[in-house]
Order: sequence, then structure tokens, then C-alpha cells
Amino acid sequence: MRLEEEFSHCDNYDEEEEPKTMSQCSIGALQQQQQQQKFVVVGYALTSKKIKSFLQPKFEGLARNKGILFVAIDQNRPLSDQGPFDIVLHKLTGKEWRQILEDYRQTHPEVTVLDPPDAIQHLHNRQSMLQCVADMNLSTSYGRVGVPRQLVIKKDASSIADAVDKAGLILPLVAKPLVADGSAKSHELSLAYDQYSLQKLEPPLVLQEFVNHGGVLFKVYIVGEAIKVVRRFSLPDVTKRELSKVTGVFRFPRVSCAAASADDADLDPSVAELPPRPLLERLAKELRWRLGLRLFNLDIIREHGTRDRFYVIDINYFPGYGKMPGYEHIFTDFLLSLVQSRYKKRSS
Ligand SMILES: Nc1ncnc2c1ncn2[C@@H]1O[C@H](COP(=O)(O)OP(=O)(O)OP(=O)(O)O)[C@@H](O)[C@H]1O
Ligand SMILES: O=P(O)(O)O[C@H]1[C@H](O)[C@@H](O)[C@H](OP(=O)(O)O)[C@@H](OP(=O)(O)O)[C@H]1O
Ligand SMILES: [Mg+2]
Ligand SMILES: [Mg+2]
Repeated sequence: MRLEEEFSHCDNYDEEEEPKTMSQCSIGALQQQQQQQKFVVVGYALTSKKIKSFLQPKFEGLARNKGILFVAIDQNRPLSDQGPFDIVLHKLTGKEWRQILEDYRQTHPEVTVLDPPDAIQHLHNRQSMLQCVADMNLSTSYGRVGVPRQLVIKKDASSIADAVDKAGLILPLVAKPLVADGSAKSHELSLAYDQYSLQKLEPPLVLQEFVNHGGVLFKVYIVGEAIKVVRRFSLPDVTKRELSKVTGVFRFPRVSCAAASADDADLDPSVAELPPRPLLERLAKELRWRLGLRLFNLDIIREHGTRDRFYVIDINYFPGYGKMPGYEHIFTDFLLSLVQSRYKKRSS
């Protein structure tokens, strides 16, 4: 759909208007064109679930008032025939789609594609996802940030116990599918309590040491330079006593989803205390740069019993921003800032 056709859905376009004369029409068209030119046009390619959670009416309304227009991308038509766009927002999977976006980035350097498909791919594998955090080795006066020790098992479940032993990983272990592509399967995680049961797991997977953290994690949303942190309930600590008694591998559900908000819960202050802001700002800035991404969130936990020992356990591309408090303003400001910085670059 051309942008002009898409505009027919806009509030300011009235189909019931009186017929106009030729000159009125062309003046009207010109004015409309001028109005259009002032809009920041954001093409989006998102699943219907994502459209519902992200493009909420209040957000679209605020964006429009600030001069931002969202236009659905038609995947069945060449991208170059659509728009013209200032920004392209996307969260779709598949090789074909990645190639379309890469080609479009080459032929339309003036358009900001959020974010580059190659950089997003980095987060689709739970090993490469956390590599940047490990490489960073962030240690400041506000605290240290690392990743839990982990091991990748590509195949052969019968060899897992040996591999775990060799690597010196300490039980319990969180077993996560290696691929993190947003599919339901990629969110099917288990907790393994004993060596013998490890053979029941299904590779390819990542085995990550379980870090006790008081049952609360921090979700850090990043939108360009903006950061927002929320608390979510998480898996409870595993005590030594429990570990000595329990055997087996237990599948666990989506424990830290939006419904598990712990922001208003009555928590032990040492568990609830948010990670220091300067530490998160350093982490976010470095990750933005190292990952080459502007839209992501990360799950970070504080080792129970410490004040300043943090672990990043997960990074998600274009997460559920619709559940981030104040996302409407944060996102619109971000989109406008992108266009302004492009404009500045061009005129300097
Ligand atoms: N190493 C760990 N130590 C302690 N708890 C962990 C660890 N890894 C994961 N968890 C728990 O398991 C949950 C799910 O893990 P993770 O965030 O890696 O999965 P996910 O399916 O990618 O989640 P999301 O829905 O955020 O994408 C976390 O929210 C946390 O409660
Ligand atoms: O599409 P994948 O990569 O699976 O990422 C999901 C995250 O893992 C979820 O945490 C998001 O849901 P919550 O915001 O309810 O946690 C979920 O948010 P959504 O349902 O608004 O899209 C997704 O961002
Ligand atoms: Mg997570
Ligand atoms: Mg995840």
C-alpha cells in the first residue's frame, strides 16, 4: 500500500467531504503533501500479537500528535515501492525477511532500520547473546556484572553429565534451548537438580548455573539512550538442603512475564533494591555499542547475599515495550531524536 492510500485511514481525511473543483483538489493535494512531509513516517513489520501489545491506541495517538505516523509494511510487495519511510521498525523472523531488509538498507541508506538484522541474529542464540556481557567484564565501584557460567551442548544427551563434570559446572543448572527466536519452544526451560537426570535433556541447549537471587529479577528496558527498570518475580532460591534431597529435571513455565510484576510487592529491601543506575547506564551504553542494537531488554539478577554482584541471564530484542511504564513518551521521543540526529548530520 502506498503511503497516500494508507493516509486514507487518518483522522484528518474525511471521505464524506463535498466534491471539490479541480483547483481546490490540487491545492488540497499540495497541502496534504506538505503536511505529509512534516510527518516522521515509521513503517512497521510486526506480528499481529506485537501490533496489539505495542501499537496501542494511546501510543499511536500521542505519536501522531508529535508528528509520527505508523504505516504497516505489506510483506507481499517490494519495500522500495512502499513509504517513503524515515524509520523501519521490525520483529519478524526468517532468512528471506532478513535478506529483504539487508537489501533495503543498502539501497536506502537514508532510512533508519531498527535494528540491523545481523545484529539481531546475535540475540537468537543464547551463547552469542551473552558473549558481549562476558567480554565486557564490567567492574565498577557500583558493582560487577557478569554472566553465569554456562556450557553449550549441541547434541548427544548421553554425554551431558561428562561435559558438565569436565567444565566444573555446579548444580542445579538451568537448561535453555540454544535458539532464542521468540518461538514457544525457545522459552521452554528446565531446572536440572542432579547429574544423572541430565541425560533426559534435549540438545541443542545451553546449560547455565542457577544463581540464587532472592526470587526477584530486574528487567532493564533499553530504548536508544533511555533506560527503564522494573522488578519481576523469578524462580525462588534453591537451598543446599533442597539440592541434596531433590533429583530430576523440571520444566518450569514463563516465571518472569509481565503478569509477574514485583514492583508493588512487599519484599526484603536487600533483594528489592534496584541495581545502581550508573552501573546500568554503563552496561546499557556498552551493550548498545557492542551489540549494535537500540531496542532490547535484559534480565539481570543480584546474587543473593551480595550487594553488588550482578549476572545478566537473558537479552531480548524488541521486547514487550507495551508493558513498560511510560513507553509511549519514551518511544516517541526516541523516534523523533533519530530523525533529528539524521537531519543534523545531513546539514553539518
Ligand atoms: N542462571 C539463572 N539463574 C537463576 N535463575 C534463572 C537463570 N536463568 C534463568 N532463570 C530464571 O528463568 C527465567 C527464564 O529464563 P530466561 O529469561 O533466560 O528465559 P526466556 O524464555 O528467554 O525469558 P524471556 O521471556 O524474558 O525472553 C528467568 O526469568 C529467571 O526467573
Ligand atoms: O518475542 P520474544 O523474543 O519471545 O520476546 C518476548 C519476551 O520474551 C517476553 O518477555 C515478552 O513478554 P512480557 O513483556 O510479558 O515479559 C514478549 O512481549 P510481547 O508479548 O509484548 O511481544 C516478547 O517480547
Ligand atoms: Mg528472560
Ligand atoms: Mg529471552
